[in-house]
Amino acid sequence: MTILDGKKTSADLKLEIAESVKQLKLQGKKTPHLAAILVGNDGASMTYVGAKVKACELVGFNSTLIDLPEETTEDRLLQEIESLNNNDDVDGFIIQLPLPKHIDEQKVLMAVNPDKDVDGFHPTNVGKMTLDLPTFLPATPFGIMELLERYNVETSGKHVVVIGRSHIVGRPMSILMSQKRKAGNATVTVAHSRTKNLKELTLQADIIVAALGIAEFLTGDMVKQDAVIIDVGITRVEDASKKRGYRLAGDVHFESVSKKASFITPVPGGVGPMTIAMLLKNTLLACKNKG
Ligand SMILES: Nc1nc2c(c(=O)[nH]1)N[C@@H](CN(C=O)c1ccc(C(=O)N[C@@H](CCC(=O)O)C(=O)O)cc1)CN2
Repeated sequence: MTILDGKKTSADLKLEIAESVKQLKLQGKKTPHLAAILVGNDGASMTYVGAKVKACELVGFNSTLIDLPEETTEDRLLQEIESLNNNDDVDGFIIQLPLPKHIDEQKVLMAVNPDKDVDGFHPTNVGKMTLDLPTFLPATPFGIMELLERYNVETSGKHVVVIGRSHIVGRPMSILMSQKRKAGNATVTVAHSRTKNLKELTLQADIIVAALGIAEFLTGDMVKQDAVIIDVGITRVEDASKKRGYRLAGDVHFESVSKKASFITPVPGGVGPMTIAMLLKNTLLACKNKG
């Protein structure tokens, strides 16, 4: 069994990105600049945004964090987005999800200039991705594709079962893996909360992408021998014995599933760090696109 090490792979990617930044500087070009909007004080979101800012520092990007209170109105948030759309120094920006319930997520994401949409969530970029045109791919699925490529995991002709149909992970993952690309050419089944006989499907899968958000849902008895397992879930499970008061659990029951898997991503240290590295890659692309 091989661990698909997202921590190491993302560190490699960050070195490559840092080298590109150095080259841009040597050519007298602009330093990439990523901005992030965080609304509210959700602990996990604060951690992720903090990690994004830190990653920018590491590779030599400029970064701006716009930290807004929970009670921020939708109009106020739309004003911030407009201001980032019009700020020529900012190459790309993201709005950390989830947003507080009183804000319409779709309306907000549609307000982002698609050329600065380094999360790849704007309908224009989702459409381009679906048509296999050059665009910003959503960071988590993009990171999974990169991990599969770098570990030479065979995907062509394989049966992939994606569990979860979210706009951020499950849906784009199913599209990318079915396309004619290096870690693609797979036959994809998308399973979700209404799927019947899920275990029958997962037992047929050569590759499983677990992205449903239920801690340790996928157990060893649900996977076939030598399956490739991608765990997208990160749930904070209360654990008084831990310093932080919780432990991180994926959607996969690692102990039982890893005994059968040929390749598996751990949590932490798998898909999560790749998400951040691919956001940097998208920001570098946004900066280069500006010329
Ligand atoms: N605007 C966006 N919002 C959200 C996205 C996104 O891509 N864009 N994805 C997720 C959260 N996410 C990035 O924002 C993210 C999740 C996890 C990690 C990560 O590195 N996890 C570590 C563990 C970190 C911890 O201690 O909790 C790991 O898995 O090793 C990075 C980014 C939802 N929102």
